Amino acid sequence: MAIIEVVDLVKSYDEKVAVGGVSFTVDEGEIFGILGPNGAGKTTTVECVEGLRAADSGTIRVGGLDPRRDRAKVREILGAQLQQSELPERIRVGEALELYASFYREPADWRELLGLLGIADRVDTQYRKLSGGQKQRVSIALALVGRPRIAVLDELTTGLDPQARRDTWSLVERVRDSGVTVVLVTHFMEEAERLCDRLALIDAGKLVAVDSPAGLVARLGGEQTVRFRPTTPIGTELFDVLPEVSSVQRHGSQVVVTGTGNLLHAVTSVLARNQVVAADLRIEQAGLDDAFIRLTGKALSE
Ligand SMILES: Nc1ncnc2c1ncn2[C@@H]1O[C@H](COP(=O)(O)OP(=O)(O)OP(=O)(O)O)[C@@H](O)[C@H]1O
Repeated sequence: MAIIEVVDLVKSYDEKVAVGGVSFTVDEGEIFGILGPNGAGKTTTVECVEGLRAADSGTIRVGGLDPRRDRAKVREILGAQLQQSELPERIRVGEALELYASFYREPADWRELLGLLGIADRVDTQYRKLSGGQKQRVSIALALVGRPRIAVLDELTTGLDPQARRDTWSLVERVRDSGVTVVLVTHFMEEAERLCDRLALIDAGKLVAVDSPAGLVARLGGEQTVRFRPTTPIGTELFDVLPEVSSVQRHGSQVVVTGTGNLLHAVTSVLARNQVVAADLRIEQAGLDDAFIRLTGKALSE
């Protein structure tokens, strides 16, 4: 069942169209990603959903409520992650949680929340003394302290090192597993692919596609690449004639064969027939980044 509905959302800043008619729904209990390059309109979209910005036109419903007209009620069910700069440097973690908990009638037990997030020992630490990963955990705790049905997390892992990023992903999965719907704004492909049940791809204020990561990749028709280094010379024309193969290239000593179907079997059969041993043989499936390029005509630079 849809917990968020966005229909034909349009939002401009002066002359600049930030969001040019975007529609999607978010189902209860899923991690829904909004993925796109910088300036695509992701933050503007979620700020309209949160009721922080008024749309120029279109309809938004959050748990059946209008986020502008029913702002107080929407705040009860939707927890938004704070931007890092929005907390005073010297506030202690426990004080910040206590303050935010006081905004709600039935807040979560914030000590338990800190425990779940693995920062229970930081209660008395000043915000400015936390590491990047710990600050992110605090911002997640603040988003969850009102026991929201929906948590909106915007650029959650930007600036984190790879380990802290992976830890944060596990946390987000735990939040979802506890029954909270998660809307995740990101420009990291890997994050979107790993975490999201479904994704909205947004580019230049327009919705390009909404699908599961696997569904987006499947639109490429199961394209794969086989790479190897032949230990004795072999002509690329032997692969070119195979029905599974769409292209063959040499990159130095490496041969790169792209195609569909049972590509690996087709390639290794040719190698065996010609008694050529292949070193460093690898197969790669197309990923979300390939799908993004196919759908938008450009790469999502990270
Ligand atoms: N307050 C504002 N005033 C004027 N223009 C704005 C404002 N906020 C955003 N924009 C512009 O609107 C467009 C969409 O911005 P938005 O922040 O929604 O994109 P985004 O996809 O979230 O990008 P990023 O990942 O960089 O935050 C951009 O061209 C941006 O420059």
